[in-house]
Amino acid sequence: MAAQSQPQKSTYDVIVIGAGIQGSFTAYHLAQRHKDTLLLEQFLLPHSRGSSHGQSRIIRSAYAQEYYSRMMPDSFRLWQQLEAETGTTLYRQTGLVLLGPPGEPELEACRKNLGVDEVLDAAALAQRFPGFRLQAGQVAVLDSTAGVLFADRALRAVQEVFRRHGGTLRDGEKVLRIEPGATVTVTTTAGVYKAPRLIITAGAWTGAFVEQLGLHLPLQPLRIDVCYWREKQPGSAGLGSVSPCFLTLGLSQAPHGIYGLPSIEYPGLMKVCHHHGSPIDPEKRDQVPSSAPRPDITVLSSFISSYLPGLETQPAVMETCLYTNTPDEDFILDRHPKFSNIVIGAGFSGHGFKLAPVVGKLLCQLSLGEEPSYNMAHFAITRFPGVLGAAQ
Ligand SMILES: Cc1cc2nc3c(=O)[nH]c(=O)nc-3n(C[C@H](O)[C@H](O)[C@H](O)COP(=O)(O)OP(=O)(O)OC[C@H]3O[C@@H](n4cnc5c(N)ncnc54)[C@H](O)[C@@H]3O)c2cc1C
Ligand SMILES: O=C(O)[C@@H]1CCCCN1
Repeated sequence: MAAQSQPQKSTYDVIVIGAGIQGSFTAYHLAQRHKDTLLLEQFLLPHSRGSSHGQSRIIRSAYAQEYYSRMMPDSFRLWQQLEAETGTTLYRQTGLVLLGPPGEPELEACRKNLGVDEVLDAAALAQRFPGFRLQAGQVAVLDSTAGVLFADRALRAVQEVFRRHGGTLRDGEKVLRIEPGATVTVTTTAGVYKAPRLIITAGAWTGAFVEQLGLHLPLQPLRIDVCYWREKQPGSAGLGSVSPCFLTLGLSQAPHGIYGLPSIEYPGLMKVCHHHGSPIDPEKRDQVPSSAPRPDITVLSSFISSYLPGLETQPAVMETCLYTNTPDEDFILDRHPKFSNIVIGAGFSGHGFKLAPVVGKLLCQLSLGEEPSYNMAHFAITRFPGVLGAAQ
């Protein structure tokens, strides 16, 4: 007997656009608060076209800005809660060393916010973590809380709990149009939905997407080369799965920073990347010719030969990912200045994964009209002039 097709439900309490880690955690909090939530994703899940794919991300308490480091205990607690809810391991504590010149202001601010007194010199670092070679006079600060989040697994877990709490996730469905109003109408490639509240977490697509709402956000998508480097002698580089993550600050050869994670996902291969990339339109990212120059690889090769001599100096595996940067590299977490029932979460500037549980909570609070748990001044849309263009 042919199954009778159910008419598609079209009205929800809240609609969330974009099922990366930020939209998924936002939807998770809403569903846990018993809000009937629709989460829309343009691609079939899982996908590797945005910013949340791949196997690993750094989580650390070390932040120069106190307003991020203050959120980290909450974030660690919420990650643990997700682990318990799904019975999966999402985090491995490895520690992280911050490397840089002594007295470098960001390094000092991180050390202060961590409450750490100890600074390791080159000899002390090499003794503790034999794979690393600091240059003369440079120092390292250890964040022992830090580690690796298993990113793909985390995204799956948060979406699973969202669904378990009654949430609806529709993938392969791109949002084409938004009509603001007391009830917001959302038109996708497959249907029309309505809700009194909308949240936009569309990653690198956000800037172009919110233009239809008269909003000009200074968001710059960047294409990032994600590189893995092979140990010269398998197992001998001292950079295996028990070594720490690292992050450089204030190195003249890489002012944006270089970071690395131990060989966890691919045995014998360490992930070392430049915290920077080339401006890109997310719709055209695959049109970059493979012969295009790769300045980031040059920076990384030179760094590896000095600081990580146990690794080969050409990458063994290369993947790509997208950052969406704001001019100050702080997030945007705010209501639309004209349509207060539309909330935007964007501009995570290459450091948003670890904080996604807290970002999701804040976007949920903003959407429900509640007092956010943290001071939101650093994340306000109005810190940027001219966002409403001539209509302002
Ligand atoms: C190489 C790399 C390394 C990183 N390392 C770290 C790290 O170590 N630690 C850390 O904390 N953070 C890190 N980050 C940052 C972190 O991964 C991002 O901040 C985070 O993934 C951003 O998530 P998002 O949900 O905003 O974006 P996305 O994951 O891109 O999600 C947005 C989603 O919206 C969908 N979408 C867009 N438009 C539409 C539409 N019209 N209709 C429907 N769906 C739509 C997209 O398809 C996408 O799935 C890193 C990022 C990269 C790229
Ligand atoms: O958020 C982080 O911890 C890292 C720092 C280095 C760049 C990538 N993101």
